[in-house]
Amino acid sequence: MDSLAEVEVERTLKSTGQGEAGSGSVPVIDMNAADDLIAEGIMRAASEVGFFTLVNHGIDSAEIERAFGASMRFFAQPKEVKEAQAPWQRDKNSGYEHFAQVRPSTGLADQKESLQITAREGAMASGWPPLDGFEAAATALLARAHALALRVLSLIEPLACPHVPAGTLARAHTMWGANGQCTLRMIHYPPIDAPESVPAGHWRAGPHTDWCCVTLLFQRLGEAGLECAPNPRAQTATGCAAGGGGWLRVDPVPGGICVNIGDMLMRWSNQTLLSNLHRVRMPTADEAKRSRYSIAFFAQADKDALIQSDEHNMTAGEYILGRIRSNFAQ
Ligand SMILES: O=C(O)CCC(=O)C(=O)O
Ligand SMILES: [Fe+2]
Repeated sequence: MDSLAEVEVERTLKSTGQGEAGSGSVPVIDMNAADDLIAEGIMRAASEVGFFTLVNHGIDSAEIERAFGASMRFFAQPKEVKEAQAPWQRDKNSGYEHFAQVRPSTGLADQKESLQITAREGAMASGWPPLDGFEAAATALLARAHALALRVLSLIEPLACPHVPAGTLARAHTMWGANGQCTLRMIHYPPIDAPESVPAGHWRAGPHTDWCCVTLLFQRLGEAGLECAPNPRAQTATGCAAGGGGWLRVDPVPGGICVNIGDMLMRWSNQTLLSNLHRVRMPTADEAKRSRYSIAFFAQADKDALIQSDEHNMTAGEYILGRIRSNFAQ
């Protein structure tokens, strides 16, 4: 497996991924509705847009704010301190990275710093920032995000993956075990002093798809910038404007959590669900004066979980290795 098709999609974006976003928004799903209605709404959004926003999801806003507070305190420290507190460990997929994540779509590093927390046994042994309440806030949000991701996966499993036994997707995502691959990534997009001096082609996050099954993205009101790609499958009948041909804004919604489908679940669902390209645009002159913070929870199946699809079966561990190799192949 030298190169995966998913990576080729990102590479070809160099020339096509630069369009402006329109004014539409992604579907909002109310988790207070009956389960069959929620499942139907998620299925439609996940197969046509690949992105949706959950409201009434049950995660306390204070818990989310606590994690953002921890993230802000961590990133406010000097770079050397952050590197010393949480050194990047490639083998563990954990730690601090500063303007280091190069996207195949751009060949350039994202304009961000991030702290990756991997929920696998031993992955954080040397990497928790020693800040008051940091670990507690991060692990609490991890646990809540994991539970919500499992609920989403379980609701859509019979519709999206009718070929797997009930409960397969939930069982495939364990936390803190030897094979766990779920991660929480705290992200900081720093202010930019002279936005006009940043060469063209740079993004806060270059166009990409996520590798996992589902991503839960926590955003803060007033800190926009996330956009998802125009989608050939979208119908205007869904009430979202993704059919209009332009990139779609995925702005923060009060009390909402953004969810998107990743590549693993697209495979697992035999391409029924769409892992859509997305990016974080560079800030406007006014936005550039301020930081943007986000926290992503990537529900990524365990290394030994078998992703069964018509194309071919592989474990999630093999899949991730394939993505890493493909990503770095020139
Ligand atoms: O920060 C964001 O809004 C999106 C980040 C993202 O897409 C990612 O880290 O995969
Ligand atoms: Fe992403």
